[in-house]
Amino acid sequence: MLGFTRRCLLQKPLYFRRVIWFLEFTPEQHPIALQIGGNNLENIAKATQLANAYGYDEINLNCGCPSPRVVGHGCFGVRLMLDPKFVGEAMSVIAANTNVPVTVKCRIGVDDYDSYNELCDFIYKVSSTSPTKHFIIHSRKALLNGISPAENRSIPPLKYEFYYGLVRDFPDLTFTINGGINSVEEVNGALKKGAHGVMVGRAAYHNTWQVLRNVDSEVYGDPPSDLTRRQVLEKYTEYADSALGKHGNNRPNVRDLVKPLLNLFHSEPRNAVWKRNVDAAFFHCTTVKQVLEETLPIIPDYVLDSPASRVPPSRGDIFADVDDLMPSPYKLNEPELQYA
Ligand SMILES: Cc1cc2nc3c(=O)[nH]c(=O)nc-3n(C[C@H](O)[C@H](O)[C@H](O)COP(=O)(O)O)c2cc1C
Repeated sequence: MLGFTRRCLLQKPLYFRRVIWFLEFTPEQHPIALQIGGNNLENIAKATQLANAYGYDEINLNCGCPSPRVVGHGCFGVRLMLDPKFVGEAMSVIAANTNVPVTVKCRIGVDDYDSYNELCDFIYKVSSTSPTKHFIIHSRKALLNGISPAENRSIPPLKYEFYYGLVRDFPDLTFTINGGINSVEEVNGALKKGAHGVMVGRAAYHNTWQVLRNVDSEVYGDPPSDLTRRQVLEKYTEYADSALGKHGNNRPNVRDLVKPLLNLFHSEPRNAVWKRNVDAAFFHCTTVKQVLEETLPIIPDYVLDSPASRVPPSRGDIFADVDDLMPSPYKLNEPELQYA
């Protein structure tokens, strides 16, 4: 998963203290990538230098965010896809200031710049003018005007065939597929079809147990685990309470550390009441252990103690149409690169 910064918070010394806690992470979180957003090479360089002290495994540039708060501030987020020359420069600056791999996260297009060839031009230009060899592709385009960021994650259709076209047409590069992949079964489906890597976003957050429970065994080939949610929470509590306040400025606090748990009982009985109780517990509990001791009794034992989870009906093969829809192979015509 990616660690997201909120842009380059480096213009004013005032921000410095916030950045410190924001960039910290515990060793258990490796491998961890830091994402930078920005449109100013000097600040991008400073952000990268600042990140060096923290030991991230990868630095990523955000070329996919459609939020008006981001794209509204000039060429930033997904707007950068319209300026591959700048992205190449930015990636070179990042690479010059770090020793870890540098990657780009982007969409498959923006507004009317949405043909497969234009996507390939972007990838070609960035990869040939910078050390970028790995792209994470959110396989839908972004619409810059008129729809919200949330709608921009659902209204533009997913075009997985563009992703697989890139895998075919840029054999020297690495591509991670992203967008609408909701289960371990679908992760394995993407890999089987030739994806180099898979990023799961919302599903892992909203349906944590169902999606993540079997990742180690079903994706990475570890022996099957019969861990229950109670056992996971016991281990997590140890970790979380030892991490409390470690990064200065009282962060992470109890709320920061409990937040990733809030969807652990998604669609289980008493889930909504549990979440309300947790919210109330934040006001007086000073440890994660206290929050859980106080609130977990409402969750039925069979939910806490069963290793299994109800598996939702399969959506079928979400990549079934890819072969039929594959775009024509990219033909590089450098003098005619459409947005140089
Ligand atoms: C609340 C929220 C915040 C997000 N913030 C970022 C971000 O800062 N940078 C980024 O590259 N993508 C961000 N994304 C997009 C996700 O990384 C991902 O590309 C998108 O949700 C599609 O994948 P999914 O269908 O698996 O969720 C965000 C998504 C959500 C729901």
